[in-house]
Amino acid sequence: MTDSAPAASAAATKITVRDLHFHYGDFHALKGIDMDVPEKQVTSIIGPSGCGKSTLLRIFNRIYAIYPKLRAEGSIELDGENILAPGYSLNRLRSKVGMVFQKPVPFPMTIFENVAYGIRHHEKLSRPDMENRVEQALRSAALWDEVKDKLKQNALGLSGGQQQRLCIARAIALKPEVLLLDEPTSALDPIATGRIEQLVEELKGEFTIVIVTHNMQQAARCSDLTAFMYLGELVEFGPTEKIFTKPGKKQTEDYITGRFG
Ligand SMILES: Nc1ncnc2c1ncn2[C@@H]1O[C@H](COP(=O)(O)OP(=O)(O)OP(=O)(O)O)[C@@H](O)[C@H]1O
Repeated sequence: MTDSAPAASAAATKITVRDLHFHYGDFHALKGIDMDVPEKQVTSIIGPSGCGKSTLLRIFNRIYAIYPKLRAEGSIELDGENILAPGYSLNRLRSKVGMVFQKPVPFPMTIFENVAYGIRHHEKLSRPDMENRVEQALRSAALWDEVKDKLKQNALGLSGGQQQRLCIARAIALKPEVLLLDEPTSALDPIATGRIEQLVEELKGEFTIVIVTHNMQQAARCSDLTAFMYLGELVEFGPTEKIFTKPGKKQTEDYITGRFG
C-alpha cells in the first residue's frame, strides 16, 4: 500500500481511485491502486516499461470499455461520482475527460475541421460561435499564430509537433475538465517537446492534467505530483520534488537513479 493522498497538495481532489484492479483476460495488470489526483495540477505517472502506466491512464476515460475481455474493479470517482459504474455514460465521461495519444493522429481533413469535428458531435453552434471556439482552442494549444492563415489546409501537412498541438487543441475544444496525455512527446524532437512541456504548464490553470511519461526529466520539469508504478502497483505517490530528491521507497530510488528500468 502507498499513501493515496499527497501531503503537500492543498488542491481539491478531482479524481479518487480506490482499490482499482484491472485484468486483460487472465492477466492482472493493475493491483489495488489507491490515488487522489488533485484538481488543476499536473500529475505524472512514471515507471519501467510494462508497469501499467498507460493502462491506468486509459481507465480514466474507459477506453477499455469496447473490449469484452477487459475488466476493471474498484472505483474511480470523478467529482464524487464513480465513472466505472454502468450508469455513468461514456458520452458524459468523454465530454469531461479528454485524451491525447503518443502519436499525433489528426483526421485527414482541414486544420479547422479537425477542431470543429468533435465540437459538432456534442454541441450545435452558429458559424461565428464555432469559429470563435476553434480559434480559442488553437490559441490555448499555442498553435494559432502558426496556422491562422491556413485553416483550410489539410492537417496532415503540419509538422509532428504542430500535429500534436492540434490534437491537444481538439481535446481542449470540447472544454474537458481533465486532460490525459499518454507519452505526448515521445514521437517529437527536443524543440517540439519543449513547446508541449511549456503548454502543459500553461494549461494546468484550467485543467486537471495527468501525463504518462518515460522521460523522468520531463516528469521532474512539468509535474506537481509524481506517481511511481512497478509491476501493476502504485509504489509511491507524492510531490514531484520529494519523489525525485527524497523518495520514501527503495524501489523508487533505484528507478530514479537509473539502477533499474
Ligand atoms: N491489450 C492487452 N492485452 C494483454 N495484455 C496487455 C494489453 N495491453 C497491455 N498489456 C499488458 O499489461 C501490462 C501493462 O501495460 P501498459 O501498456 O499499461 O504498461 P506501460 O507502463 O504503459 O508500458 P510502456 O511504458 O512500455 O508503454 C504489460 O504487462 C502489458 O504487456
